[in-house]
Amino acid sequence: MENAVKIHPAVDNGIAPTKEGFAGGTLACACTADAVTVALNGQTAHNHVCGCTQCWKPDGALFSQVAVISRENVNVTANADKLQVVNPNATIKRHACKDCGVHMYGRIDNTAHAFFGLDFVHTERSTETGWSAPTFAAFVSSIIESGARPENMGAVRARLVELGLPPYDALSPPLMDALATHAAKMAAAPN
Ligand SMILES: N[C@@H](CCC(=O)N[C@@H](CSCO)C(=O)NCC(=O)O)C(=O)O
Ligand SMILES: [Zn+2]
Ligand SMILES: [Zn+2]
Repeated sequence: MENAVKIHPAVDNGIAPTKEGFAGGTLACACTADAVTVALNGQTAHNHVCGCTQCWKPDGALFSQVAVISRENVNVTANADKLQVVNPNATIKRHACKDCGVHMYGRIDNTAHAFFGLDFVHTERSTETGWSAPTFAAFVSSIIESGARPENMGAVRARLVELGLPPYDALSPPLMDALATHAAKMAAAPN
């Protein structure tokens, strides 16, 4: 029987594998005319599904799928005038197409942030295959903030485990360790 819990279209029917030596590709928004396009010059990293309220989710998806790439490797190649920042108060400034709503890249302006230099991107907006595959689920409990039923969380977490995406209620342990290591360094030498 088909599994009733839908996580995200990029994982629900099997996860496309990472391609060795993958060189990148182009993201496009959902507009049928004058689409915003963003060239990613290289492979992404730390791909994951994210349940937070800020990341862009395709219609009907419980989670977003989001990866990072060095900001130097992100270039808007068409219709940049359609981009606007969704929430200027967020740490990650998500630049979305104002017509279709798709987030094209999220950028951290705070140079003191552990992840400064990395942009957040949704590689499902590209037709190329070979992007880094998602390996975990972040901010799983946060889907409740967007209306998911708390009594379904057991089924959601079980499905994530089945898909090989271990569920966490923050980022994965290695990324949380990286954040904490950075915080410890900043506390020891704030300047
Ligand atoms: N419960 C909150 C959590 C939001 C949150 O902290 N999201 C993370 C992960 S986004 C990609 O993995 C984060 O770093 N947010 C910073 C930002 O969004 O600018 C909620 O669901 O909103
Ligand atoms: Zn658009
Ligand atoms: Zn998120």
